[in-house]
Amino acid sequence: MAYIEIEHYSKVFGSADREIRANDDISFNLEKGHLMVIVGASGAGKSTLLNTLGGMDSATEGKVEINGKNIAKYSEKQLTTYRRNSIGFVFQFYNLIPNLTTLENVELASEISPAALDPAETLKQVGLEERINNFPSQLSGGEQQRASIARAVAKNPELLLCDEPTGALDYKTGKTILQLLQDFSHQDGKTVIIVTHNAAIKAMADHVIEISDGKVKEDYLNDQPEPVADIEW
Ligand SMILES: Nc1ncnc2c1ncn2[C@@H]1O[C@H](COP(=O)(O)OP(=O)(O)OP(=O)(O)O)[C@@H](O)[C@H]1O
Repeated sequence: MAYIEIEHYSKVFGSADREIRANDDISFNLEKGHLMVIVGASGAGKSTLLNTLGGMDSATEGKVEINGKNIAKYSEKQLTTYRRNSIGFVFQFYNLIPNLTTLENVELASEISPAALDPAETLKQVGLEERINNFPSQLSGGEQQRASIARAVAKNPELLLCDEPTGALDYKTGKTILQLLQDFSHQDGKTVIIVTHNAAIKAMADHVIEISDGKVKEDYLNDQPEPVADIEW
């Protein structure tokens, strides 16, 4: 059994006379510990797919099985517990709380998770040990994204979901963030999904999905994912 098994999943917004099929009959599997990159143009349905996997949205049709449980059938209450215990989310614009320090931002997230890691230790792991008492506005964009990765990782989630995590960063800083995410998967054995419009980063993944118009157009495995440092775009 794969860690994620999605079969004939669709997400429809709007009403019958004006419906948008943001995700349309999607099926794929993802193995535990694999790093998946999902690529597609703007409006292809990437964020919708990530939001469904993260329990922030619910499926309209089909099966979305995570670790043997079909979250498409979950109640709001079950989805809240799932989000809290199983998911780490990294967003394009970091979403740190401005009046809390870096350490407090991470502590806040780790407090809601039963299996949390030590917040200060996790910040050290992402190279921010010198910045734990700074507020987000005192950090660079790359440092803020490191803090937001530490916040997601400190929950010790089974699944780390990243929506355009380098979208607001310059090329070099973006690469260090992608390397951190690749290490988290390949060294710590975590399952990671990165959504992006940047097709060049497909090379860093174990598993690639390309979506267009809400449908899966390509689904393949990379036998030898490339280290991020070796990828240019
Ligand atoms: N809550 C919503 N209500 C109505 N339509 C929505 C909603 N969320 C997404 N959509 C529509 O679903 C389609 C897919 O959107 P989605 O945000 O998933 O695409 P995307 O690939 O992530 O795009 P981008 O790269 O621009 O973020 C779009 O047509 C979008 O307008």
